[in-house]
Amino acid sequence: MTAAPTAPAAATGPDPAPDAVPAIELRDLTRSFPGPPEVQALKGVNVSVADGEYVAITGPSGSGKSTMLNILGLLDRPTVGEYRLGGVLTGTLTEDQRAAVRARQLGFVFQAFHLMSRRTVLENVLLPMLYSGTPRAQREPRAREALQRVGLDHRVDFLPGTLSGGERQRVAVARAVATRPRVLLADEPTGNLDQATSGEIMALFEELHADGLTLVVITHDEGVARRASRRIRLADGRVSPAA
Ligand SMILES: Nc1ncnc2c1ncn2[C@@H]1O[C@H](COP(=O)(O)OP(=O)(O)OP(=O)(O)O)[C@@H](O)[C@H]1O
Repeated sequence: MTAAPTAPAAATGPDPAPDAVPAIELRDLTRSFPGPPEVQALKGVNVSVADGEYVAITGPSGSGKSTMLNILGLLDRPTVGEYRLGGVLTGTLTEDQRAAVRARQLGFVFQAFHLMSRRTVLENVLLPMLYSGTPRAQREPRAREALQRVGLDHRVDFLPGTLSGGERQRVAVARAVATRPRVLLADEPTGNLDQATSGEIMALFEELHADGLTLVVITHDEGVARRASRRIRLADGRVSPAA
């Protein structure tokens, strides 16, 4: 892993914060599943994540974490309320527009890696760039750069099945960042990893954060949550005040 943290961009005005557009903004967001019985998985949630923030979402089983991540990932829509991504209201976008925004602005890392087993490491990292609008000539250099970034440039021609769990997750991180997303969404990224390997993934997230990427990580793991710069606690579909 080659850490190349850069300082956040210097402020250009005396007080840029009030005008800064948040990376993510949820306003009075509710998600109900009709049932019966109807379940309100999220109940009037308000959340703002600044550009470049590293946020952990925690909460007990059933508190609404996956529901929130599905909405943040444009994989689901709220029943009521607004979700703005980079200031853009997502509720009015068509499905095609949402798919385009997802491919260009969001990167995903999952607990179970979700790599394509018959494709090489390099091919796995190349694939999302087909959909993200990355110019053809830039795809392979960017994929190789991302793999170098996660310390796997010596594994580009391997199949995922020949890699360790930690290496697979590093491929998944490379795949997620190769498209240069605005926000990285991770769902229990260390759930299938031992403690030492989890630490490697967390160190990688910290490097990406230092480079200015916005990260939102769902986790059950206290150790992982502590590494984020802010924690959002969900309880029964609501954001609970910080302890
Ligand atoms: N498609 C669905 N239909 C009906 N109810 C649902 C659906 N998806 C989620 N729920 C309900 O919404 C609530 C929140 O679920 P969610 O999966 O978001 O919780 P979670 O915090 O991610 O839980 P876990 O940590 O166990 O993954 C739960 O009561 C769940 O049963």
